[in-house]
Amino acid sequence: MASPWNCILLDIEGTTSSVSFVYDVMFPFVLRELDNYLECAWNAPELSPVLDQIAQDAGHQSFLAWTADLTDESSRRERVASEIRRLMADDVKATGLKQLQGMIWKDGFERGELVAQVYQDVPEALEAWTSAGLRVYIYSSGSIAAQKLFFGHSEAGNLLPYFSGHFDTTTGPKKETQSYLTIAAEIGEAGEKVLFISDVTAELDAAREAGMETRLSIRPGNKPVEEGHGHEPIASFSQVSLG
Ligand SMILES: CSCCC(=O)C(=O)COP(=O)(O)O
Ligand SMILES: [Mg+2]
Repeated sequence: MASPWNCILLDIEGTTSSVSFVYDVMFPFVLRELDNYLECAWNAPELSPVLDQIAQDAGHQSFLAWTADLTDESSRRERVASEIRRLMADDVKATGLKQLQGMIWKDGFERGELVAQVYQDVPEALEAWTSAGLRVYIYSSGSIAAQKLFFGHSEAGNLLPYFSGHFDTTTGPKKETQSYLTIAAEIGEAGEKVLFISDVTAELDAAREAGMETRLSIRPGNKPVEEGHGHEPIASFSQVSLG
């Protein structure tokens, strides 16, 4: 029997990988490296648009406007660092924060200090789904650059060849229906031909509103969800039936 979907769209934290790996390994790495990274990369051209994005996320027009009251470079760096620490303490999924985190993780993944945790059923499912002709995409709050580092350096090896594309919050917030409509349009599929898997019911609600099929990812350490959400739960990708 043919699969009811042409594509599978995956969340990362709580879905392909544990919440604990993100909170206990990846986030502490950022907090440890933040000051040093900002000092070393301060004049790097790739940092400038990210600083503007962090300023815009905080309600300012640009990084220059946000720091116009500061006269020296180290005070400007400290303003960025304290904003990053504040956003991370509140677990805000802001685009600029996520872009900066990705830049800080780069070195950790490339020199092998960070190796992404993925559940055992994930590589097997990616192989089975793509062999059956399905296309698999990622939609995460983590930046696209961070997603590529993550799956390119996983404990199951380089999983990037399994993915047909990546989406992050530059497409839109994960709890808004429009984001899923945009993704469906970009991948050229009707909503009902896409299965979205996530651990967050508000994300699944938004995807369902856009016509997508949904599954609720239940993994060890995920936050408990309220009853009555109506999304079919799965504890492993092996429970996704292709028909
Ligand atoms: C490369 S993903 C890093 C994890 C992360 O920062 C994050 O916010 C994950 O959120 P998700 O949308 O995948 O639950
Ligand atoms: Mg998640």
